[in-house]
Amino acid sequence: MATTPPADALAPSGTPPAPLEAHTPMMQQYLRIKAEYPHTLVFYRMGDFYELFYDDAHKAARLLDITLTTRGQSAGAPVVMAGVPVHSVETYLARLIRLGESVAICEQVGDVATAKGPVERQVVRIVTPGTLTDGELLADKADAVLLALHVGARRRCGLAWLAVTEGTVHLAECDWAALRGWLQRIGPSEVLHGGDLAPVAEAELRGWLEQVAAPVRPALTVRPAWAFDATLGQRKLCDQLQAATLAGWGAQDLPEAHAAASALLDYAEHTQGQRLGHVRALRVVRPQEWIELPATTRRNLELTQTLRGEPAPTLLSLLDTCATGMGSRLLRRWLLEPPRDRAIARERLAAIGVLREHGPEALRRMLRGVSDVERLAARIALRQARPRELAGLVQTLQRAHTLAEAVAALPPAPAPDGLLGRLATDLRPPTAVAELLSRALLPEPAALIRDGGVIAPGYDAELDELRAIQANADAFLLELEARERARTGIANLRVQYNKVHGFYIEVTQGQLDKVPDDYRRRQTLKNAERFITPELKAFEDKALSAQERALAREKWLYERLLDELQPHVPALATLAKALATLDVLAALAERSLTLQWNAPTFVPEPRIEIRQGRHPVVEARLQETGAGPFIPNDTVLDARTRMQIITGPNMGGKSTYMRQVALIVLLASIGSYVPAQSCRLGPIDAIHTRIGAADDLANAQSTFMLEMTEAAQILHQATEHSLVLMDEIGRGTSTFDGLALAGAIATHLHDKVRAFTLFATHYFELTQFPAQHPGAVNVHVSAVEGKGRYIVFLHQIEPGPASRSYGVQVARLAGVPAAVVHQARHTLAQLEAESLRAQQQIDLFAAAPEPEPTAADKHPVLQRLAELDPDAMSPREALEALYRLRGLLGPG
Ligand SMILES: Nc1ncnc2c1ncn2[C@@H]1O[C@H](COP(=O)(O)OP(=O)(O)OP(=O)(O)O)[C@@H](O)[C@H]1O
Repeated sequence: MATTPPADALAPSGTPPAPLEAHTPMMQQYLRIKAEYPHTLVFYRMGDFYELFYDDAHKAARLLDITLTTRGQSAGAPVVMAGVPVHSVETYLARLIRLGESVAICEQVGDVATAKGPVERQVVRIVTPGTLTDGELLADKADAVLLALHVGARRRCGLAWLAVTEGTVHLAECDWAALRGWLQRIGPSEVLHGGDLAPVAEAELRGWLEQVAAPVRPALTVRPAWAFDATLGQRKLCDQLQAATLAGWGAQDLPEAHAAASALLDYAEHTQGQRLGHVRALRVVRPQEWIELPATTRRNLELTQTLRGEPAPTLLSLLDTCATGMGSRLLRRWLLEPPRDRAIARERLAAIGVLREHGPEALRRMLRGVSDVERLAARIALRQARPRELAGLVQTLQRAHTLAEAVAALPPAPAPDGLLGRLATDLRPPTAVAELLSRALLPEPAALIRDGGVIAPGYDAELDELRAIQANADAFLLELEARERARTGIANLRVQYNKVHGFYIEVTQGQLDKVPDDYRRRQTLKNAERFITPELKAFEDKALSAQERALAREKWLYERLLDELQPHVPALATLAKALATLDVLAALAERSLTLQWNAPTFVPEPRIEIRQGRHPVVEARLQETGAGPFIPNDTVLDARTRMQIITGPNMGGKSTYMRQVALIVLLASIGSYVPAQSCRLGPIDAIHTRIGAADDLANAQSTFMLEMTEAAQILHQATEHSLVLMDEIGRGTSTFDGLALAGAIATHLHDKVRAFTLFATHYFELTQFPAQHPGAVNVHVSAVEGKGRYIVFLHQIEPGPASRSYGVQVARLAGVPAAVVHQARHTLAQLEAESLRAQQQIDLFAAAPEPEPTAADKHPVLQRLAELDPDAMSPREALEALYRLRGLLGPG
């Protein structure tokens, strides 16, 4: 039973400072409910409005620009309120959610007729940014993801996340330092953390979340520390999966993630007001499964957002011609999570090959208009599915059946265990569902069940009977009218109905003397009187009660229908996944045909070999603007040649070239065709980029500091299977500093990391690098000085270093005044002459002398100590190590 909160607990919501009993019964009820949701806006249902009171009203008036009013008095003060109409509540909710607010929806659940005092009300649902399920509130092409974060011992982070509309819980663990990358990758709409998170950590988390590219600005929600409980989390996950252990998912040894999962599931259930029956899948996300795409890479390659934060033009916007929202969401996931396992890419490529052969358009036409089964499955599980959504599902299920046939019929017949074969099986819809729905629902049901007009005739005998009474009413009334006219001799007597007075017989003034005795007066008008007879009264009772009972019956039947659909939710989820996958494959097939892309091949040895590669987005832009053709370029990197030093004029196409290599590698890895004549690709574990110099003002880092931080991350993380793009490193500091750093970084990448590296630079001195480093070669983007000393960019990558830098020419192109260009030319000539004279032979890339020995080098005990990793030791191992160290010092 709910306990009454003390009066002072109610004061913060802006109520007059008075004991609860001083309020009106209605406000007492409201305040009791509000006390349970102090940080959430409470939408309190009153008739056709949701009302907000006191502080909530002030806040909503400010955020939604709605009118603040007062009505009546409670506890001796006017009640401050603001309201939104029920029929347009979704719009207001969407705006609040975008602002990161949460809303508790409080409905009337008691019976108006029998209630003494205010009708009983309850919070039936809490709408928060991370737990949205309503199609009207969610962007079509992106999911709202709820993420729970638990920070355990030694700042080990447990992550658990899910899209409530999807039904898969994801688990991962990482160190605090890696958390930022995970947040970027997951893109949550709402993050839950424990109340025990240190304020400094919370501030850092907040900063990271501001940089996350998510559909809405991520909200941070604090949950009590005890809600993050590893044992409980494990049990909850087992419950959800209906399994005795998590071993089958390889998820048993992730205590921090289990703790996060306990808070995640608890909060998701709390907001939905029920268990999540549809959440039946678990995925442990291990970074080694994916090609690592750090946040900088996603940003620099403009995968899903442009550098300015817009959704187009990006690689995703170019690729996404999916016919359904499910497809678009899956494509985004594929792009951001390229698998390292080439078997997955090969399988997708083979499927795209077949679709190309056959022409994907027929399938794509069928996919258009398919409803969002993924979200619908979740909404059925959460019992939130609306009648029209279910009616739409009937057609979609028929469509799925046709699609399954069409996929199975693709020549050559798909192998049952191949991707298309599996899709053909999974696309076969659960037949019982279509049969049940078409039997139960009208083809075009009313929008809301409370209005009736949802259940089909013939589905339920009782409902049919109740409806028949209503339908027969018209005939009965006509017959009654004729009968009464004949009986009374009043020719213009009419039997009518209105909402306020119900049924009546209307007789005009002049005819009143003919009214029989059994007529009872109901209402007097200016020119007429309205009467009721015992027969009409009896009919009225029956008809009105039939209408009410029919509505109640329909509501009940609809609830039963949702019950009957529950066992089919997993099958619908499987169907949704198959529809989404087919949609993405068909879209990629269409893109490859339209944009003239080719299939890549994979090889086991280290290799990135691209013939006639193009940058897909720049090429599309050039085509759109009619700015001339895109010039394709070759790239060959292999075990022997791992690095290209790229020089050439500004605007020559260096950045475009480097990015195109990264995009082609990424596209191939997700199993897409690529914008190149051919591509042979070896194993790749990460794509790192250090491009451009955007000031990170939010983190108060200077351009140069940011540049070096990113470079440092790459030097630490890249391996010989990584692709590294370095654009203009060292630019942010003085020439000598910058040149020295660029040289040292190139040396480290070449000698130690041995990553595939594309190194664009303005430092002409670096063109000497390949002479001393056999794994590096010079290439340059070509340009020529045309007529009138204007520069012409050829955008062709050619072997060897650039002969000159053309900076002055580019400045001229950019409209720098002629006098300035003239003076620059003059100074340049002088500088070049001087530099030739004074050229010192500094060896930029010679290995540095051995660094001074550090303390750790000097004494064996210190050396051993330096080798220990306390984080990786058990207490016992630590103690043993301590004894060993003590032993090294000898006795005494
Ligand atoms: N291969 C190409 N074919 C056709 N046009 C190209 C090609 N590469 C680049 N361009 C055009 O040249 C423009 C400049 O390219 P990009 O930014 O790559 O030059 P850059 O050498 O990196 O210049 P900066 O050093 O100033 O950054 C692009 O926006 C594009 O319009």
